[in-house]
Amino acid sequence: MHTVGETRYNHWFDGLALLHSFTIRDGEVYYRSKYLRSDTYNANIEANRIVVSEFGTMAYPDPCKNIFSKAFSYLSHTIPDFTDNCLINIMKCGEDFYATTETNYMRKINPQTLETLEKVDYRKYVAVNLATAHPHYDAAGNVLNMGTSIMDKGKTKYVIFKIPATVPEDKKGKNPLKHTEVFCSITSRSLLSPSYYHSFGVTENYIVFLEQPFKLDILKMSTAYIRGVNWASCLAFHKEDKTYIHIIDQRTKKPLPTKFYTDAMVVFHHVNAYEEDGCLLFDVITYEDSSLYQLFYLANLNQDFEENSRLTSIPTLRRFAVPLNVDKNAEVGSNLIELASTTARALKEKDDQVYCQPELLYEGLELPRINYAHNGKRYRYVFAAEVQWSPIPTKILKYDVLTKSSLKWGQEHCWPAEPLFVPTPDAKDEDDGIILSAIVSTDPQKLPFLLILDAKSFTELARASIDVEMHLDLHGLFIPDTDWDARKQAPSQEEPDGAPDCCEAPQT
Ligand SMILES: CC1=C(/C=C/C(C)=C/C=C/C(C)=C/C=O)C(C)(C)CCC1
Ligand SMILES: [Fe+2]
Repeated sequence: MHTVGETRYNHWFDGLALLHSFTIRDGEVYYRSKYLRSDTYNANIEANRIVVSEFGTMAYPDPCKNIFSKAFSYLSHTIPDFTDNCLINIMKCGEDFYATTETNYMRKINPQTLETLEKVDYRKYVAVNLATAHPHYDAAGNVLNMGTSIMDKGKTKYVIFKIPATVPEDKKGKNPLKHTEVFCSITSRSLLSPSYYHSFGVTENYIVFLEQPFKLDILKMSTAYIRGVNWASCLAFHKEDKTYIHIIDQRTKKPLPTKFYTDAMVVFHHVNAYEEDGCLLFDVITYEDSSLYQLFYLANLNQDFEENSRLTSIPTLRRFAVPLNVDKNAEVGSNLIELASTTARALKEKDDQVYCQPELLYEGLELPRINYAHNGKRYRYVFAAEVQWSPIPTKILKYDVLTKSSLKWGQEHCWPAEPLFVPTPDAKDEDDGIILSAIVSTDPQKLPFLLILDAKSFTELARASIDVEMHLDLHGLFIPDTDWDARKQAPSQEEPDGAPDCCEAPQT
């Protein structure tokens, strides 16, 4: 929802979160959508205008009150109270599901009814002011995530933390979040300008964190309110800086001592990472600048948006290779990577620094997904949305990192969303499964639909058209029946409160 009363958000990432779900049962597809009833949503609806600040919109809650009292409260809390408008992803934590964003708040949801439940403040469990919406899960379902702790006890740190999937027997019924443990912390290179990051990578034994020169300026943030500017203006890309590659050993819970770095770049999505012959390889979608966030200003997403919203750098899949044991005696200038599988290089420099040069794999893709059973391990397939110079995806892509070939699905007037890979039960091959993607149509005559592709051949298996106004979504989660304990989630007593907020009808 981008307008409330007479007020309008500036940026696409500001909109009030709309959850949607497709339930596939007995050969039929049921669709449901519902606004997340965040505190932000409720405050805005009650005031009939935007009263909570978002990424691209600064809001002034009390125009009648003395502006200085609010300004003072913002200044005395260097980090203001952020929004709980959780619009980015869905996370599974123990038996619970949460809508997530990148602030310190999450909202528990009932994934069956899409009702909004408790508001969770990460800060109650771990000292972070920001956290990613892209956690990792291990085979047991434990959550590994990271966040930034700003100027806590005089330090700004990146904190990696673990939330267990289950709690000890004697503590049954307790919230797994209460058992959150800090795994490792890395001190930010700069107290007042920590890096912005949207995701990170894991392998079987390591964690990959990119400290990129796309930074949050904390002083700018603490004065943004009185200066009348948004949070987005407090983020800046420093193209003259380096990108530091931190590799954390999961066994020692410590970063490797070698200083690995590469050129300035912006990464939102890590695709996958794995270990091979003493090296760590990681695949990420890189940009040469931060123009992506600039493009999503609603002023650009208008009639002429094909013209206005041209990316200045194309999202590119690149593979980096990091040597896990750096030979102290290796010659300065020598390449420490001797893998047949990649042309990525890691050049030894003086003072034991290592400069990493990536291999370019594919140009023009975003919203990557993999078969998650291969997360942290050797893998072959990236499923993604194809994007060229405009941030709007036009096709779904299957890219084979081994043969470097690709398969595509696209249709006129169709804008696909993130392609979710769902494995076939008892799958043998990595691509034994299906792809799910919610497709919106730019042709008013054509209904939006849930597309189901065979992940191997990339041919269409089925589609379920739905007669609703559907929106292009961001990230999602497939919840198999086995993960779904209906007894634990009480059925909703709530009445549907009308279109477009909630609708449910069998659609085939
Ligand atoms: C509100 C707020 C933030 C919100 C960021 C958001 C909402 C980012 C969305 C990113 C997406 C959707 C990326 C897709 O690739 C920050 C900058 C963390 C910090 C300041 C307060
Ligand atoms: Fe994302």
